[in-house]
Amino acid sequence: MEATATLTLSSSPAGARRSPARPTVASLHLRRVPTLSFHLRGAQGPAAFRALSSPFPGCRRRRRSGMVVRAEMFGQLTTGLESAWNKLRGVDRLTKENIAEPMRDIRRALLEADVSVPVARSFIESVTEKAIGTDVIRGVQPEQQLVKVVNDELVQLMGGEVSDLVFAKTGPTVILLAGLQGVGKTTVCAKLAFYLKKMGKSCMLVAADVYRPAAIDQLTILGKKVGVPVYSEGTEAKPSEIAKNGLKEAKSKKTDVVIVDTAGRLQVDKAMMNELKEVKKAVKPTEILLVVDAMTGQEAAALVGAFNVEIGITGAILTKLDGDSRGGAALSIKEVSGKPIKFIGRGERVEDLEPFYPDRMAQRILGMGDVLSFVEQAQQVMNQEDAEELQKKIMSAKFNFNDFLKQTKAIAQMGSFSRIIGMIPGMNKVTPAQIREAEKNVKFMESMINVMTADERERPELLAESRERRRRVAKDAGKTEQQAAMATGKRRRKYGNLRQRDLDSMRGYRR
Ligand SMILES: Nc1nc2c(ncn2[C@@H]2O[C@H](COP(=O)(O)OP(=O)(O)OP(=O)(O)O)[C@@H](O)[C@H]2O)c(=O)[nH]1
Repeated sequence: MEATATLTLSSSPAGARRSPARPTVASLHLRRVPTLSFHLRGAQGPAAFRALSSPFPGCRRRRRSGMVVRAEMFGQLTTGLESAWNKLRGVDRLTKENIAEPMRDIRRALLEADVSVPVARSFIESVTEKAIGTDVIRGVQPEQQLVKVVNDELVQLMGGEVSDLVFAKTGPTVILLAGLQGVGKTTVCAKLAFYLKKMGKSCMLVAADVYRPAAIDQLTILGKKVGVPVYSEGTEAKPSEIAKNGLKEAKSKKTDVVIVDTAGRLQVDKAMMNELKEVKKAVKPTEILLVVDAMTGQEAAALVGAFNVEIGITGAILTKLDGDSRGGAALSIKEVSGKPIKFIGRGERVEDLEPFYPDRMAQRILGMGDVLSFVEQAQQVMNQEDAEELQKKIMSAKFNFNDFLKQTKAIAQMGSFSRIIGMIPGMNKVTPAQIREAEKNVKFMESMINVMTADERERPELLAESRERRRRVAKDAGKTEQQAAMATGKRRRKYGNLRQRDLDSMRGYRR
């Protein structure tokens, strides 16, 4: 198992008087605690904390020292909001006076998440007004009341309702994708086609990005991957002509949806806008979606507004929400541009696109997980019968290594561990190190199962009972005999508390 470093730093009293403090390394511990924590001492602790935490989005101070790096999307925002609720502990009703400080925390959290100042200001005004006007409800704590008001306002801020794709009443629906360079347009073409195919629609991709030759190849490869045809005329033709001819072909083939990939530029320029206007005129799209990168925060929101004024768009697709995005884009786009976010991209795989649900996003921002998305995604990768059979096996202690592999494959299809964990309520505080450790444990188990015989996979007790078998499995998987013994449940007691705990976490696949 991976050991994680805990770096303990302290600033000397002399250094503390000189600002900014330069904390000195006091000690370096290797511990099995899967968080990265810096212990800061001295008067300049907070300043040192800010300096140290700046490269880590999602860090928070814990008690008077230390910080925890959170794994969940928008972790920093969630942490900032939590500190606001905490300030209301012990009050019996929400008043203008006692919510002033929590409101400052919320405002700060929003600004740190890269929400624009006017959006943050109007959000705070609205929350304050509603929170003070809220009647005391018996059995509901004032801080819970504030969470409810913030939740409702976040949902409103992000557009309230889910904004579905609109389909043409007759003929193919044309979806025109636009956006700056590298935001993920070409990838979104394939993701959208994959999503629409699952809805039973036939699709065609049109390669109208003629400036980056690799874009056509990229689209062709992605088209093959998702099993949809790609229309292209190389790099010499005009984008509007390519789009028009592509649409003609789609009509002749009775294709339901045509997705047009266009070129990206480094910044908004006249030539780019004119070209898009020409493509728009040539194919009269039902949807014009601007693809924006979530990492660019409030800039993304401003971009959606600018494209809407110039071209007239129908919505946005927010990509790279799996990265270090702080939330500013998701929170600001609707408010700034008046246009809804229709989809979000949370990874590079074609499966990693989902409709944008403001209510689910608000829950995740508040650290409440997203059970609905979790269930929907689980349903896509596992059928009902499999799930029932698995449940029966677990109940009757007949869960074997094949079942374990089936489970891990299904989980892998749902996306990365951090993404899955973020959807589970209460798991928002799981740290990246803990996630890496879980992934490592799963890989470790898989490597051993892969070298087991069919019998051993079916009957885990064979390994628990035979040292010879464990030795062979360990050797073939490149592990030690002790590791094999641990994984198969043999000699649990020998390894003391830590390993006992590891084994308990593996209990699911032991008899
Ligand atoms: N992590 C992550 N990466 C993404 C996501 N969407 C796209 N990417 C990656 O971003 C990079 C750029 O994606 P492209 O689809 O080529 O971007 P583009 O907008 O078509 O680029 P241009 O054609 O140069 O304008 C690729 O490496 C993608 O794999 C996402 O949701 N999450």
